[in-house]
Amino acid sequence: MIQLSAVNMNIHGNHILQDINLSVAAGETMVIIGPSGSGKSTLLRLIVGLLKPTSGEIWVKDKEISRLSEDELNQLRLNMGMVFQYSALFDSMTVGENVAFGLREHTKLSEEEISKVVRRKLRMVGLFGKEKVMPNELSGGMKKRVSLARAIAVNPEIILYDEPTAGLDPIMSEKIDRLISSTKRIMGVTSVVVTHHMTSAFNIADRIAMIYGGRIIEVGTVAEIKQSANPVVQQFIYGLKARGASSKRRFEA
Ligand SMILES: Nc1ncnc2c1ncn2[C@@H]1O[C@H](COP(=O)(O)OP(=O)(O)OP(=O)(O)O)[C@@H](O)[C@H]1O
Repeated sequence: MIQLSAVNMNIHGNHILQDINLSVAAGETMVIIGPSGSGKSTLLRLIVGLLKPTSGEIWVKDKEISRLSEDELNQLRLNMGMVFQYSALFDSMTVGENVAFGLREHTKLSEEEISKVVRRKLRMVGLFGKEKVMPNELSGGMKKRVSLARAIAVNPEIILYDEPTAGLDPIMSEKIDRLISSTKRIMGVTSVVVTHHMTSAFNIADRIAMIYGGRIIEVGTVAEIKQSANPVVQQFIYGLKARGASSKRRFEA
């Protein structure tokens, strides 16, 4: 569904991403982990075509996206939902209008049909009946759920999540994790999730790719990543005291 081949990204002479090779199968949830500044968001922006790679190819479905015109990219983006780090809701619109936004922009559905979809998607994310509420009346976790409802409103085949649990308490984070998993199960979507939270990564991933210094240093299932022989991976997932038997494991915290 998504394939990056020998992708390099230089910005102002800095090698932000180097020789990235990664494929995400249809229906798979690929979680991208890595320290701050390692290039995770840049990778997501390349996949949606907001950035063009310096070299290499990025295939989404059957299209190499760096060669597409803006119109063709917009067409492809109809198949992609984005859940941004800070929810990115329109503050002057109600929850219902936010969720309906893509449907009004990109489909010819009647207002009645749009209302039905909005109601259904809000029910999916546990916010049934909240259409008339304004975003500033919602908690951070609720905003993320609205953002997810908006992303899935157009029935995308691919959903990209940038730090979906950032700033949330552990209980709300777990709710969001469950939603990401149920969205995958119910809609069969292909997901790419950037996260710092190892608990989330282990909860939702089919596979995890770790980026370090602009390179992918490990890709594998949750079990494979946990058992990685790479000390950088071990240190990242288990914290600084990775080697001690009594080490405090970040994902158990
Ligand atoms: N437009 C830009 N111009 C210059 N440098 C950039 C630009 N975008 C990203 N970078 C640099 O690229 C590197 C990777 O940034 P990116 O945002 O992809 O990292 P990240 O892993 O998502 O970080 P975080 O976890 O903190 O969000 C950083 O060093 C950043 O400063």
